[in-house]
Amino acid sequence: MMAQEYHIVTSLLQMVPRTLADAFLLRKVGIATGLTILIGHCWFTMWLVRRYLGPMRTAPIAHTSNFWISKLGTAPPPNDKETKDELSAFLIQCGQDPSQLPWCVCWSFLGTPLVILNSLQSIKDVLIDAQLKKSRNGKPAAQRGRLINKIQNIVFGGKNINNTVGEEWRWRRLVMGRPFSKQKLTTNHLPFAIKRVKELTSTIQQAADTRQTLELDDVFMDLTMDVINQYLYGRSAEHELDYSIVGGKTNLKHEHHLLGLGFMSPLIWLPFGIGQSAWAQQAFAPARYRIKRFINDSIDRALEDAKACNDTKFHSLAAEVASKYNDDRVDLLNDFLTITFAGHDTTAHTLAFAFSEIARNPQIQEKIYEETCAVFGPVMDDSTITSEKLSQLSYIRAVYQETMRLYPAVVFIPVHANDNIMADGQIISAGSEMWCNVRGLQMNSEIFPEPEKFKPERWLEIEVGSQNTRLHNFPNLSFTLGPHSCLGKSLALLELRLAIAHIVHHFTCSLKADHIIDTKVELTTKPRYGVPVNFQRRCYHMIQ
Ligand code: HEM
Repeated sequence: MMAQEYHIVTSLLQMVPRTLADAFLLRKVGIATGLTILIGHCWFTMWLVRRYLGPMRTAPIAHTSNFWISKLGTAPPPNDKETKDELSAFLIQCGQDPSQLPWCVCWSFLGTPLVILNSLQSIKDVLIDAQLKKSRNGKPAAQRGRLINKIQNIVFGGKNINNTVGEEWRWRRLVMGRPFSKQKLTTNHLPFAIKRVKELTSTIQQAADTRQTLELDDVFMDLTMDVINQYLYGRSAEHELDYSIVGGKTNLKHEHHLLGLGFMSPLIWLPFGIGQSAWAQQAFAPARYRIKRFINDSIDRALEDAKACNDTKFHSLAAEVASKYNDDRVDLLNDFLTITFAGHDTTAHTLAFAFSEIARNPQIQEKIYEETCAVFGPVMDDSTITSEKLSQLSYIRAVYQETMRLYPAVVFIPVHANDNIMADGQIISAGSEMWCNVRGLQMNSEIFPEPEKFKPERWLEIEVGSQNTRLHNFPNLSFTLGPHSCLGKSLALLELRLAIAHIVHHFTCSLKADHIIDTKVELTTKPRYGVPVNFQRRCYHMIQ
């Protein structure tokens, strides 16, 4: 540290106690004022020590004029007047700038430094090594972001698989991990997923015949909500679950949207428990109440179904796991709420973004069509769709991987340092909040030349000599790495493969003329102006 900085810090540290002591002696301030000043001073001292004397004092500063990021160290809340995705712009700027490597810092006023991890090595060190390593107090050296955990607790109304750590998380993950494995999903769920995607194809056929433009983000939200509900409860249709509790079937996604806005509400940040009061939660608590009532009722139905069948077949996730929760309904409800919340809009937005690119690129549509014909034959019916065949769709895999690179559903992964952490050769102090900069790294032109262009070829293997290899060995960060990686990855991939293959096999499509595709981050990345698409039937194809 430079001598001048050191001098300023030490003089500031000494100045307040002296002034305060003088003020006390002269009886100029009362006890309450004195204590407030003292607490403020302790906090400020800690901030100064971390900033100018700690191991991160020389780290590059992350520059942004955005008040929420730079001063409060948090993502900006949604703002309908905003016309630009400021959070993504900030992350991309950090991820592209070599002077911000391997990570940079926002010294927010809240007292906790916000570290933006911009290198793949630093992200791996934190997400994999530090989340697995135990710190001195027995906790993992790094764990899911503290702030997001607190907020999740308030919004979801309790602990769940997404906001617990250590043993409280481990048993949930063990219980849920198996039914969400690729193998179990294929046997338990593939037939329903195929049936539901076929229904969607019929909706598209109607729109194509009547020359109606479809808003795909909306259409895919209905698809993913049905798919997840069917897996959780063994039922999803209107007459099989009591959707009237949430104001009708299509309103369920709206209720989830209202609940999601809770994450962005400044009121829940208020201290002294005010943030947890009914008043602070008034905007989203009614939605949470209705969704939980719906889940509770649906679990009852699922358990009744399984009991009536009296066999050991898989009937629903609810029936499969309820006993493992020791019949604790509160825990089960919270986990089902989280799974539905985490699983439906991420997948729906990814599908919508994939189609925004497919619709703009007729060559990509042709390549997908050729691949589906080669794998399934010219007529794609239920009997031809198997898990093995879906895994052979390497071009479709490249399309969704490129979609998740350019439009990651989760733009950064929030992690908290419980201990000092070595990330890419440099120390991050205990107590820091970290953002693994998925968005910035995936737009880095050193790794992905012409990063703003949609090029599925980046993810295809090419022949070099006698071996097949890829141009880069960048992992798929979209589902995150390490022990807390996405529980629903296999389900999401199943939906992505099926929907892209089935729709493009039967239709050609084009984006509505002059429509702009842009991103907006409201917890997850969504298409700011939607994805309106026109479909035309391919010749010879009628839906089977
Ligand atoms: C394209 C679709 C999806 C994407 C991009 C995605 C992405 C992610 C990411 C980035 C995380 C880590 C979040 C964090 O640590 O802050 C995560 C966690 C999680 N996801 Fe997904 N997800 C998707 C679909 C799903 C689906 C379909 C489900 C459930 C059916 C699901 C359930 C979960 C759960 C429960 C966690 C917490 C895991 C844990 O902490 O053990 N996700 N997902």
